[in-house]
Amino acid sequence: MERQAAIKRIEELRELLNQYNYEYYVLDRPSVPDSEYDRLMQELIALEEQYPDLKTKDSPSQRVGGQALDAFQKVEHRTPMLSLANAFNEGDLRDFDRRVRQEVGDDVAYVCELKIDGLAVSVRYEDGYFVQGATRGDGVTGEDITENLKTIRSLPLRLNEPVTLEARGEAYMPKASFERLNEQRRQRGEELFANPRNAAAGSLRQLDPKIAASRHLDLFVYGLANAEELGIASHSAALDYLQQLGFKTNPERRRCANMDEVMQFVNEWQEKRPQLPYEIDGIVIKVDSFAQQEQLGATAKSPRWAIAYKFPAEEVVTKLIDIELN
Ligand SMILES: NC(=O)c1cnc(OC2CCCC2)nc1N
Repeated sequence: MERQAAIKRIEELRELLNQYNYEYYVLDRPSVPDSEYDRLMQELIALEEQYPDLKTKDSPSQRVGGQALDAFQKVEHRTPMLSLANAFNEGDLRDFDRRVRQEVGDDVAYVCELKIDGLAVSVRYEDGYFVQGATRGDGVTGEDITENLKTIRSLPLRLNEPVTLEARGEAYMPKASFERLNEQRRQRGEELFANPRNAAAGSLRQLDPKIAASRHLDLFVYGLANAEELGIASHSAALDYLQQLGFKTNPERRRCANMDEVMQFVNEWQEKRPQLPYEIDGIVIKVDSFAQQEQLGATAKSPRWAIAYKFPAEEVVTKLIDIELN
């Protein structure tokens, strides 16, 4: 194909492949069969081979990077990645609620989210293009895992708007991918991963992006590090905005007017947890208003405007009971 036609066709293929990728991995609602996606991808790869200068960093063909790295570079987070304080029962949550109301008054709303049991990561975009991804590390310095995060199909390589932002999220391994991976390792006589969280951590720490790509990781985005700069007033508005940009956000979130509604959500998901296709280890409760978050501030490690309600580790107890009884 001659150059002008190739430029046009490559652009068409990119649009199509990014759209199909979004439908499949973010909406979980593919509109074309895998065979059609693969055929178009092969055509794009062939055209980019023919005209290498036409390859761009956001091309869908660039998700699984080149050679393995020797080591991960360090990354300084522009805003620290805080960690959550824990609540273990309703009393702890009521204490949290009381402290919040003492500071900001009674007109407070919370956002409840499922606490995905994976790895916290930060992803930076410039003018809408994915430029860098990093682990939380110690909250100030993390490791550059950009190449591995690019292999996560639900991570957009280019946003629906040319914005510059830093999003935070949880990279995780779906239960099905975890079972499949451990089955493979069992057959190879390799050591098994204890749980999906460890498997996700081990996969993101792979220096070879091809191995990371083979682990079928996924990512839920749950926050914006520079929301105020973007003129967004609340956490729920930030999540809606992230979704509009093309990120995968968790659909099970709920805005709660008080702690009774929060407890309802907590109890509901303690029951429904086994039905989820990914592991959660609790519920995250956040003050919705950014102005009130600002007022509450943070300790050196954790925000005062959020808390994690941890589910009791029932599966371990169940297993112990099984062993005892059977
Ligand atoms: N594992 C999760 O699903 C999760 C973790 N953290 C947060 O928010 C923290 C981040 C910094 C302050 C609030 N939200 C989440 N959904």
